Amino acid sequence: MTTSTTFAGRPPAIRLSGVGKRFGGTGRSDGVLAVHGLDLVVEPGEMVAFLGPNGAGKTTTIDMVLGLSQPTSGDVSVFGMAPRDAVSRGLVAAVMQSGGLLKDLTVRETLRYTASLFAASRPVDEALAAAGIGDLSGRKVGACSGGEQQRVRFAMALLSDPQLLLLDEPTTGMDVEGRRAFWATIRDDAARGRAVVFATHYLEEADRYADRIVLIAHGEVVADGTGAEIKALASGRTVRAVLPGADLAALHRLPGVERATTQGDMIVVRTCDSDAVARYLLTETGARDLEIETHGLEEAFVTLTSDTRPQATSTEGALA
Ligand SMILES: Nc1ncnc2c1ncn2[C@@H]1O[C@H](COP(=O)(O)OP(=O)(O)OP(=O)(O)O)[C@@H](O)[C@H]1O
Repeated sequence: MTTSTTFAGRPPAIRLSGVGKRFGGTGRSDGVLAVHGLDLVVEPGEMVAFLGPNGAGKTTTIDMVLGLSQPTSGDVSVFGMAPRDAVSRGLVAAVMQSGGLLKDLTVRETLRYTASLFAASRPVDEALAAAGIGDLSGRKVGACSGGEQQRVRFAMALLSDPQLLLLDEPTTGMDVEGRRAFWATIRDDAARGRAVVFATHYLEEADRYADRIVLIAHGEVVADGTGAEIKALASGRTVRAVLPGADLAALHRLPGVERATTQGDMIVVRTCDSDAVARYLLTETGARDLEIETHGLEEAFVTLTSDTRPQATSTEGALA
């Protein structure tokens, strides 16, 4: 088990080293490789978004950090210990997408019951207030809306005053005001030293609230950096032009070119220096019908998480 310390003498909140998870795979099929070769360190006080499309491996990773499932390869440690030890010490809590609620209990009864499971717990009223549902305490959980039930799960997670909070699609079902209040509470907690990791599909939510975005696709980290760094990836452009028999090697040698491919007589060049590509095409080749397309955040997400994505990127070398 990894016990190294990297942050003010404390072990990281999460350390994943070469983590892989395969479901099934005995007998005739290989099963599903949900996560592979995942390396990740989350420090205390960091607020990190796991961003990725459906099936990327976000929930699988969170489950392993919670000790709910075991990696098939590699090592997971939480505050320098096995995940289950960290959970049983009340260091970790989670808000998952569904389940975990008994519909016939009131919100307060739910919180009281959960609190009784911990050796030490925050006062129920404090957790209810922090989750913004103090006025719902007498309501049956089954009568709460989807967004309100998410806040009940959030209040439950706050009871043990965890040092690491894992949130899987936490704002599903919440309205705009609910989301804003929820994230304001979470940010306050992170500022006081709690590590927060949340899984989301929403680039905007990750960008607005996380200090760092870990972009996951096909069970791998494809980019890891601040929102600004991820956005810088989105600032590239695609240049298209008709150029039969194009010299792709020459295009690849131009400054800023990340990828150059052909589609029939058309060349498609992804670049962060579209001027250089346009200049080359118009002055040194017979290219025609040139078009330059600017990428948005969504484009970067789609590009980085698609099957034909470029090489994995990391903050080392500023997402080079
Ligand atoms: N118990 C399981 N048995 C078999 N395959 C599984 C199991 N759990 C997850 N998978 C598969 O592993 C892959 C990763 O799933 P995971 O739920 O971690 O993705 P996710 O990023 O959380 O997706 P979503 O955003 O849809 O919640 C998917 O292909 C999924 O079908």
